[in-house]
Amino acid sequence: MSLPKQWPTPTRVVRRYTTAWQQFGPFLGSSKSRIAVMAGGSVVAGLVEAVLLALVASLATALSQGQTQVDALPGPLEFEAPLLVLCLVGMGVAVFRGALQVWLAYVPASMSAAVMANLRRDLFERFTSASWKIQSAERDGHFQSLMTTQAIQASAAVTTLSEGISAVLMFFTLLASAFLLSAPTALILIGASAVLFVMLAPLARRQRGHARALSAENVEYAKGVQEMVQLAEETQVFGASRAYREAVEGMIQEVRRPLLQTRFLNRAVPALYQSVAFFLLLLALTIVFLSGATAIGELGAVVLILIRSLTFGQRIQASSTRMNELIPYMGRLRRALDHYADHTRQDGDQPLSRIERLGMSHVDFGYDAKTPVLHDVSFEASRGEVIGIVGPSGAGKSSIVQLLLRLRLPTSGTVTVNDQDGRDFRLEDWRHRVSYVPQSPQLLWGTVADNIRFYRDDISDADVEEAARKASLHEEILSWPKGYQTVIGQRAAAISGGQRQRLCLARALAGRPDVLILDEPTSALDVKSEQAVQESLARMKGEVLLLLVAHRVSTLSICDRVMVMGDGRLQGIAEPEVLLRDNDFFREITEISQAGHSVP
Ligand SMILES: Nc1ncnc2c1ncn2[C@@H]1O[C@H](COP(=O)(O)OP(=O)(O)OP(=O)(O)O)[C@@H](O)[C@H]1O
Repeated sequence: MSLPKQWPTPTRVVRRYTTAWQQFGPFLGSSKSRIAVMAGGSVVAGLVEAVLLALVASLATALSQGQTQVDALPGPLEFEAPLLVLCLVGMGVAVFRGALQVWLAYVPASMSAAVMANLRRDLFERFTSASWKIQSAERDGHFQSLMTTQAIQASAAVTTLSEGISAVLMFFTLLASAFLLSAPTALILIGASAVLFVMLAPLARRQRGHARALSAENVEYAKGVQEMVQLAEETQVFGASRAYREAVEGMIQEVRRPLLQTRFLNRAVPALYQSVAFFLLLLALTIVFLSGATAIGELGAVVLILIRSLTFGQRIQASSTRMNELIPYMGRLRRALDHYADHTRQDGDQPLSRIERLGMSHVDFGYDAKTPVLHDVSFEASRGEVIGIVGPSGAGKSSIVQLLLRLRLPTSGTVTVNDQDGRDFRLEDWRHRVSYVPQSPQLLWGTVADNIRFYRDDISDADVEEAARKASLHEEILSWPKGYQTVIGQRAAAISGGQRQRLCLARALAGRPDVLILDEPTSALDVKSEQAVQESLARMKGEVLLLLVAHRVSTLSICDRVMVMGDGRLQGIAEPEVLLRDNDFFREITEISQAGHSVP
């Protein structure tokens, strides 16, 4: 007959700790050996504890009977010594115990801190090495939640696990000591502990369920909060509608329920444990008394050991409970780590020192297997050229840009560089040689110089300034309160849309790329700034390969050739004059533009 699922048989308890251990293993690194040392320390601490308790019991018995010679340590280890000597020995053992306990408290704390640091480093590295497909599919707030709340919980699990192991070892050491003193009492102790574990098992199971729900809801909540921050402007403008408030209230409630249940059980289980433990202790004493083990010294030592053992039993119970609460967080982290690791960016091994030609050869592409987005796209452009990319909304212009940036890979065909498959080259070199200005550039919270340099330490102050000049921003920066040291940010201390776009153009130019890709570079600019940027871009003609995704025909004025995209296919690539004659879409947008409208 098999036991119900919720019953904590020793095998199940061991399995739970083994699962926890497997989840941690990869994060622990060098801490593993410290756990082994800590386990040894716990056994010593258990022995010290038993000796101390037996000494206290012997001394108390001797004092109550007015003896100056004491029968120290009852049972087979009994020996006789003067009372004062034993008091001094007892004090020495107490000091040693204190030092051991402090050390036993320090080891898990330091392991937990190390695990948190390792975990965050690992998460960050795996996330940043994951493909853009995976990164861009991540919902706002999810990764933030992994790096903050979830990592804190997982590192707390290390402390809990260490405390659990320590408590188990001390419990069994005390149990062994109790065996030495009185075998029947030790058996009663084992029986009482087993009863306690079994009685509280269903509660522990419930706790695990609530903890899993809490972990999941916390992630959802973090994602929701992130979205709220991003939508703050829209909420101000549109007003926070009733439905919006209800959605937020719903999110708060979803976390409140499992939090209440988890917190309640966290407090209720230890309290229940204590009451049941006292009941069982009194029952055990009654049995000891009835069994005739009435030698006062022996009984005193056994009672003390019983009480102390049950304290450790309670610690085992508490750490097991807490472990139930924390395991879901570790599972989630493990899955996220594996997910990022399974989708690492593909990298080449050849160095790429200069790009002379860039293009595509029979490229098909789709964001998922079912929906093709690009069909058989082929073209080639050379360094020094300016190529415009136009086409109606959804035609595939940005998809082409993502492939050229190697953020995504073609389903079939190749992105070619210097007539070779682009995948052969090292991504790091690619990132240096190909630069990009997105349509909605993002700013760091930092100085103007930091924003242009963008973590590339090899870019000097002179390069930063030169890039700002090329982007027609230098004079404006000098007029700001602290020039290049002025602090700017995405929202607070924000700069205008046009300044932001030119700052990001400077960021792209600062690395001296061979290829510069711009997604509608002048969309946020006033007429004067647009002209300044156009002039900057025109000056680059002949130096770099410029690829401009353009919604405005005016942007195309500096282009040598223009690619017209339609429905995921390349409709034509030629000089503007030729397209004006041969391509309906290009002719149409030029006519609309000449009539004073922008490109659809
Ligand atoms: N991340 C994505 N996941 C799934 N489909 C996408 C994704 N991004 C774009 N698409 C789809 O791919 C097709 C081409 O989109 P793309 O953004 O390349 O067009 P576009 O020409 O740049 O459009 P626009 O001028 O509006 O920016 C569209 O049908 C679009 O819905």
